[in-house]
Amino acid sequence: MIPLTAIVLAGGKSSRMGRDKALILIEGLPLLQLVCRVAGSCADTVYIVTPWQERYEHLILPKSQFIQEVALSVEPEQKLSSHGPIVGFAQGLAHVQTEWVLLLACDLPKLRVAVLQDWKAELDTVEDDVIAALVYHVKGWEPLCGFYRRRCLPTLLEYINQGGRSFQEWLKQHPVKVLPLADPEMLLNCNTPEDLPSL
Ligand SMILES: Nc1nc2c(ncn2[C@@H]2O[C@H](COP(=O)(O)OP(=O)(O)OP(=O)(O)O)[C@@H](O)[C@H]2O)c(=O)[nH]1
Ligand SMILES: [Mg+2]
Repeated sequence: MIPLTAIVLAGGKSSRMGRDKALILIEGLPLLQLVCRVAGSCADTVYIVTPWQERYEHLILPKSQFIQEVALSVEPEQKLSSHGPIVGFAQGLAHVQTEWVLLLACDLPKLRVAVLQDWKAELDTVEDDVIAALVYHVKGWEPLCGFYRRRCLPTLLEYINQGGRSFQEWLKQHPVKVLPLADPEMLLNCNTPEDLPSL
């Protein structure tokens, strides 16, 4: 198996949920802990990118390291928590040493290790010019549960420095491999209190 790093994003505002999604209990486990456990079954190292690591230091997070997210020079300090997942990803990616990285949101309670392992097994056959391998659906790419090549960092930074904040818009500019997904439930992400009872 190829060496892999995972990045878990835990710097969102959870404004629709009304409380920090990373700490919501799913079958007794804080969601961030659950996602990092899945990430750790596929990757050798897990980076948790967040501006508020003190909230999560008490969790059991094997193989994991925090990456302290910082404000961009173009943004005032108070905008730190709203600069969005693409900026958090870029700050995490700057630390990655492996060719491929698995990017995960922290609000994915239905992740399946077997599916991620199947996807991982395909990575060594991905064409050289491809920058990411992701699930595609009618609304576009699923950017927060899939794989990126480390060498996409320069184009990602260029896009961000020009003011871009949309994964969809950035991904449109590059070749991306489509990953198969038989059961879309795995990508269920919990955004509102109404998403919780179904879990
Ligand atoms: N590190 C980091 N992660 C982020 C940032 N914005 C969103 N995320 C993460 O990206 C993932 C998807 O985010 P959303 O589902 O939109 O969650 P959110 O932004 O916390 O929630 P809303 O405020 O309700 O939109 C979650 O894992 C968030 O924690 C950010 O600025 N930095
Ligand atoms: Mg979400």
